[in-house]
Amino acid sequence: MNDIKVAVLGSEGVGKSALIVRFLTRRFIGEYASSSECIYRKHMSIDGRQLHLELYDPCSQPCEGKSTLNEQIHWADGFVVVYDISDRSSFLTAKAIVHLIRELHLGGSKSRDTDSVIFLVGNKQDLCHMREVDREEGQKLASERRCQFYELSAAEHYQEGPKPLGGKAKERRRRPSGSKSMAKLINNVFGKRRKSV
Ligand SMILES: Nc1nc2c(ncn2[C@@H]2O[C@H](COP(=O)(O)OP(=O)(O)OP(=O)(O)O)[C@@H](O)[C@H]2O)c(=O)[nH]1
Repeated sequence: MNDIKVAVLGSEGVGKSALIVRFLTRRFIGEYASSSECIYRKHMSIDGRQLHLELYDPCSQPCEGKSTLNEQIHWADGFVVVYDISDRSSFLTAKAIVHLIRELHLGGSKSRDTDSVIFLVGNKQDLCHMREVDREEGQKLASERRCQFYELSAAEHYQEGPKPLGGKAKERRRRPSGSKSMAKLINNVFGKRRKSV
């Protein structure tokens, strides 16, 4: 069975927990209280392959024994870096995180022959009337840093499906099979409209 470790990173309140909970429960839960960092585990079968997914949701609040961002980045095989399209500062944080991931995973102890998979996610697309980050900016960052890019909404009623952007260069590159599964897995997670309740 393939083990896949995914860290969901980003500023406080961008919707990391909402996205994870939606994936795990297929529901949007508006006020999901998390006061400590968590690892969620899930077994999945994709195209007949069994995957053991570990999803890491850091707590944005300082708490005892909290791991550092560097430790979180070293732990993970892949990343979902989330910002809120209605909050520019969260985009700047996402940018810094993506830069750091690329830096640490190139020069770090993990020997890698290819890039780690990073999904850059502009969440809260339902708040586009309050948009502070253009879709093009997200797309540009994604293409500069070799990420897959999505704008989406963890909130329930938003109807437009996410559009993968800037993925052409990525499609040409080869990834190790675990990362490939993860990409597929996360596509499965974030790439489909989910029914709300
Ligand atoms: N409108 C809208 N609100 C959202 C969306 N996703 C999350 N929220 C709301 O944003 C707030 C923060 O969501 P969380 O999932 O707790 O965000 P987080 O990034 O996990 O926050 P921390 O755990 O504090 O880092 C909550 O009130 C959610 O209901 C979305 O797609 N659209």
